[in-house]
Amino acid sequence: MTRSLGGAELATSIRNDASVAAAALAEIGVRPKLAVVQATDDESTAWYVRSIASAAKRTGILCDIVDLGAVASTEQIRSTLVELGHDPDVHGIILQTPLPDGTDLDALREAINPAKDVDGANPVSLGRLVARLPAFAPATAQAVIALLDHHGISPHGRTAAVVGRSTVVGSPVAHLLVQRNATVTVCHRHTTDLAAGTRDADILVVAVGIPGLITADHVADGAVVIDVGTTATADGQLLGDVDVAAVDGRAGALTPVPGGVGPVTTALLLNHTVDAAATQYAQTRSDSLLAGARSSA
Ligand SMILES: Nc1nc(=O)c2c([nH]1)NC[C@@H]1CN(c3ccc(C(=O)N[C@@H](CCC(=O)O)C(=O)O)cc3)C=[N+]21
Repeated sequence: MTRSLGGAELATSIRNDASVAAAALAEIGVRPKLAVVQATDDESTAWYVRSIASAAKRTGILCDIVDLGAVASTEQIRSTLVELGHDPDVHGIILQTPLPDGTDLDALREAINPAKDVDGANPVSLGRLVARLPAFAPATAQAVIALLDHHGISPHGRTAAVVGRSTVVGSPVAHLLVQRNATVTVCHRHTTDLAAGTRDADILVVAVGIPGLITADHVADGAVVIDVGTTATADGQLLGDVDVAAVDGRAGALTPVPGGVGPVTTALLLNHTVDAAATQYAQTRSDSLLAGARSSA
């Protein structure tokens, strides 16, 4: 029997915490606001953006969707990010990937104000994460760890395999698993024998975006499989990277798609936005108190 590791319950509890904190901020006149910048007509991104917007609304967080269109230039996106970084009413910024062909994603990541970098995309955030300093982790990577915790699965002393090495999921999740004392193998598009890298792992995390990539041959008997893939099909279905029928009965546990990592990701992003709003409010207050003290001295 393969146990289903659902994310709905955890997502609800994270959202409840965020909405209590958002209400407390509203009492002192702060309305947490998340800006979502997108420059794509990719359907799975549209799916994600819709779920962010509706979850934000339910949580008492404002959400501005800044859609620059699928032909936006690096410079257009960069100046939008810089502007949002300076806007005192915006507390969190997420830049959706993918971006138009030819845009310089690395340059754009650096244009996100680290204080507002609620999806941990800026190299400053990623560097702090690797250095084990406080930082916003990419919400999806953190959601993987939060789901394991929620279901009582400890990475400590286990072997883990991560398929995918993106800066938004694969790489940070591998680091977080090492920080939780797992022994981690990272596989990616240049791995010649994928199954050899994954089939002995106690915990298998897949974040690639190729539906059905992971079959029974890739999975150890009883392994915990976390499916991060979310590919939207033309007929409106959302597909993970795991061939569910093939691994059923072999995996010990598997996250469903939809209803697994996705809702937890969205909830954590909102949670980060509320945290960012509180931190920025405290910073503004202390700046103005200091300025007042100086001018009267
Ligand atoms: N910078 C960046 N960070 C991302 O994290 C990122 C991104 N770009 N680009 C697009 C992908 C896609 N993605 C999803 C997250 C949650 C759901 C999700 O919540 N799905 C629900 C279903 C949603 C619904 O039913 O409306 C579920 O799995 O149950 C889907 C997709 C994050 N991405």
